[in-house]
Amino acid sequence: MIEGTLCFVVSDDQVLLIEKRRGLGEGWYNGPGGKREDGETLRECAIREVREEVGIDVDTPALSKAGELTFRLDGDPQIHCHVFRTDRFDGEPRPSEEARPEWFPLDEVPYDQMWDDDSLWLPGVLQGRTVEGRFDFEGGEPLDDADFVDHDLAWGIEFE
Ligand SMILES: COc1nc(N)nc2c1ncn2[C@H]1C[C@H](O)[C@@H](COP(=O)(O)OP(=O)(O)OP(=O)(O)O)O1
Repeated sequence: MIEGTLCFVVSDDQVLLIEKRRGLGEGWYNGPGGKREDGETLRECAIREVREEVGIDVDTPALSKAGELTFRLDGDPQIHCHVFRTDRFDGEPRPSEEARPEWFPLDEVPYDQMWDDDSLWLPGVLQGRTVEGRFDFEGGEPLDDADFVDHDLAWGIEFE
């Protein structure tokens, strides 16, 4: 199964999201993130993806694990996604070929323009909670055209 990361930067009661410009979830908002490369830790993956996509540095002690999410399509695990959160970063967000960064007030996150699962777990993560979740989609490839049908969530997970 593919391992991936998402990183949510929270600052001044706002969260930094990206509008995805290509690939999986194109046109939707998400946290910056992507697939882990060979030899990379998950933390290194999150730091690299944020740097590549929006040009800021989140390599600080404040970067912490907030979740583990498994996305399944027609019963088959597709992506195991490790969610990170931080309230510290260096630099100024800038757009890239893959992503357009945008700050949103925490009470105005555009869940209607995000993956269907996000409204179930992201509010808790933005409040500082930790989560483990499984999300089931059905309808065949691609994942972003499939229907979200079921989920299971557990809160208060202790990650190392
Ligand atoms: C199915 O529900 C999902 N919800 C959310 N919030 N995020 C998801 C979902 N499925 C996938 N993702 C995220 C998590 C992964 O980290 C990224 C993968 O995106 P992508 O395939 O674009 O990864 P990259 O490595 O950036 O791709 P390139 O090969 O184009 O660089 O999607």
